[in-house]
Amino acid sequence: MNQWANIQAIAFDLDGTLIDSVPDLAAATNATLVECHLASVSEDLVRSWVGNGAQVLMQRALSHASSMAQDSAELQTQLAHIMPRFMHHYGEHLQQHSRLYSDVLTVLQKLKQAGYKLAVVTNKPYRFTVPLLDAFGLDGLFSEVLGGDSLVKMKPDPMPLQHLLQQWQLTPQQLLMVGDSKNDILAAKAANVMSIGLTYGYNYGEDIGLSEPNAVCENFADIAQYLLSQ
Ligand SMILES: O=C(O)COP(=O)(O)O
Ligand SMILES: [Mg+2]
Repeated sequence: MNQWANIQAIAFDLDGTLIDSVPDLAAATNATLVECHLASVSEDLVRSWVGNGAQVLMQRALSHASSMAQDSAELQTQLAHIMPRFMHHYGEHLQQHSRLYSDVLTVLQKLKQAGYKLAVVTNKPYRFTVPLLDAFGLDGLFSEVLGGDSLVKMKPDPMPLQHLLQQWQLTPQQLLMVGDSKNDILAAKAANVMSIGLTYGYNYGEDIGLSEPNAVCENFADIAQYLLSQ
């Protein structure tokens, strides 16, 4: 039996899946580093640090720029000090250089029209997620939005997906996770739900196929072949 036919709800990752947000994340990272009298870093380097939320992004940036070990007490102290600055800078320029990937809006509209329940499950802090969805005209499409700080645990933990299953009274076979990172695929596998991996986003420079999602797509529009009758 075609397992795609069971799907009733879809959880979408945000950064690297719906929105290319690295340019603004890099700008906020660099504004914070420069304030600390540290050297700024390239956008490519920031892209390789995105995936585990804002705090881990800045932890990686600070460790790189200062040569302090990521888990050292000294780094943790400085991190606590600079996180509010990063949150400030990013909040000021959430979508100055960020953009929606091709076909995201139209495909999401078609999926919603076809009757799927849609959610965003991101590791980005919730306070940035909702304004970003608003700014790109995606706000009305999702019945649930979970940020990295909405629950006790974030992806790759299955908690956000299990929360959706409970909230929507669905079985794991009825939910699909779509994302660009191994954190999305690991969370899906841990929750026993199907997943699609996208190749164009951020995955620490690794091939998303290595995480073995149920399907790999090169463009967002390619997910439609599994979900919409053509
Ligand atoms: O903010 C991050 O580090 C990653 O966010 P994502 O889960 O939407 O990819
Ligand atoms: Mg992502």
